[in-house]
Amino acid sequence: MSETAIRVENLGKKYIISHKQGLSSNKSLRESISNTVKSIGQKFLPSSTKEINPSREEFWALQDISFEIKQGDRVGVIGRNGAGKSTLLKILSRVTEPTHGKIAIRGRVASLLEVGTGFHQELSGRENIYLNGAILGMGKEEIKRKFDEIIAFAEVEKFLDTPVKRYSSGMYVRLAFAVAAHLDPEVLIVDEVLAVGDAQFQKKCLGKMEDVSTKEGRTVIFVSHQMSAIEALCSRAILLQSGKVVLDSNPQEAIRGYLGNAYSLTKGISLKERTDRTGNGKVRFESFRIIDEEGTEVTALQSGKDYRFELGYFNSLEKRTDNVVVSLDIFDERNNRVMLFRTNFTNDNLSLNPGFGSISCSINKLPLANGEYRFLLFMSYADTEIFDWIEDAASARVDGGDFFGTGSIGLPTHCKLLSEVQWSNS
Ligand SMILES: Nc1ncnc2c1ncn2[C@@H]1O[C@H](COP(=O)(O)OP(=O)(O)OP(=O)(O)O)[C@@H](O)[C@H]1O
Repeated sequence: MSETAIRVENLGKKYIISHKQGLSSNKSLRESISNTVKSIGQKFLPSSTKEINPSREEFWALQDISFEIKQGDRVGVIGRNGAGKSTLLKILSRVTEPTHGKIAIRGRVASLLEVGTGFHQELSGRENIYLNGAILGMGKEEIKRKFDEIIAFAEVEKFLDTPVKRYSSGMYVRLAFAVAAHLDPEVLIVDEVLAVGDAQFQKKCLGKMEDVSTKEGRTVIFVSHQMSAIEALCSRAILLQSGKVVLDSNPQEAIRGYLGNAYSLTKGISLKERTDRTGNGKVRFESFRIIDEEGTEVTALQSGKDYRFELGYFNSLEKRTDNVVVSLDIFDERNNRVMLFRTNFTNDNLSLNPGFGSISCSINKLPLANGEYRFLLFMSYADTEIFDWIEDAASARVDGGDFFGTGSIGLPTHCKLLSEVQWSNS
């Protein structure tokens, strides 16, 4: 049986937020911004939830966290923004102290936390490699032996003698990852930062983390919002929610839990009961479900996977109704209609039996980029009589798929539709 590498017992981390502070030197900009947002939020809370001393507020970023990690495990830590993932990694990396609880770690820990931590800005890439090796307790000869591997992996040969403050964020992360992964730590901790690198480098890092664990028996802890990376790399995943562990299981189950509440019928009521709809109601939508490749109803979607949208209906006409046009429209966060499926585009108009039934709309390789989407359902007789029309029938999040098979999520802030093309030059 493999040995315990990390034991965490009843860990808690409390932050004290003082509301009238400026940007203090020992705080990151991100932390300061998040505190400001929190303090603004507090102003709108009922007075009973406010602290007696308004300039000082306690906030538990982590509470009652206990788990054990075996040597060689690859553990993903997932959760929404602010769930406490980075705080947990910082405590495990001894960058910050827990408020209470215990942690025991067997062996050396190398971590790659937020960009900007771990390296000395004024020193060159070369000097930082030696400095980090020394911090990990390695001798000069040992570091020398690893040196070539590190620079080859990071692909920064030309900039070895340049201070790292001049590096682009991509170069910085490449070097920081290479240093952390090659200096033979017993525990390798990697926070999100891979998102900065390009898809090819991300893939290389995932491969390296897998090797470090499977070939060298080292323990890897990895935070990512990219569910495909968690699924590909990890043997186990911990789902954090508001500073607490809500699931600690295999990656698939934890991902399902994470994506779990991301899809809902808008307004929280079934379609059957919705009154904000248009049409004569002779045929009405009664339900909406999304079914995945395995036939399971899912609550969120991943780019690149196959899905079936299942629209339950009730046909109050007493006879079979031919020439029914059905459409399913998908809107993004900015209310742009990004996709529109309609039966008469493809001469697929339907014939619906009287009574209850269901209509399926299947799509292979979902081409939507990460984001929140809303669905509109429409049904008419030919183009003449609207049966039913519900805007905002449901909403769903697309998160963590791998449409291109490269790990790249595209640029969801710029473009919502993913498409494969063939590139060449002559
Ligand atoms: N130094 C700090 N002072 C006060 N609050 C903090 C500090 N650092 C983090 N927090 C708060 O603790 C909570 C957890 O933050 P943390 O960065 O660990 O979350 P996360 O899950 O890593 O989020 P993200 O996915 O956005 O990186 C957040 O509400 C954050 O604002």
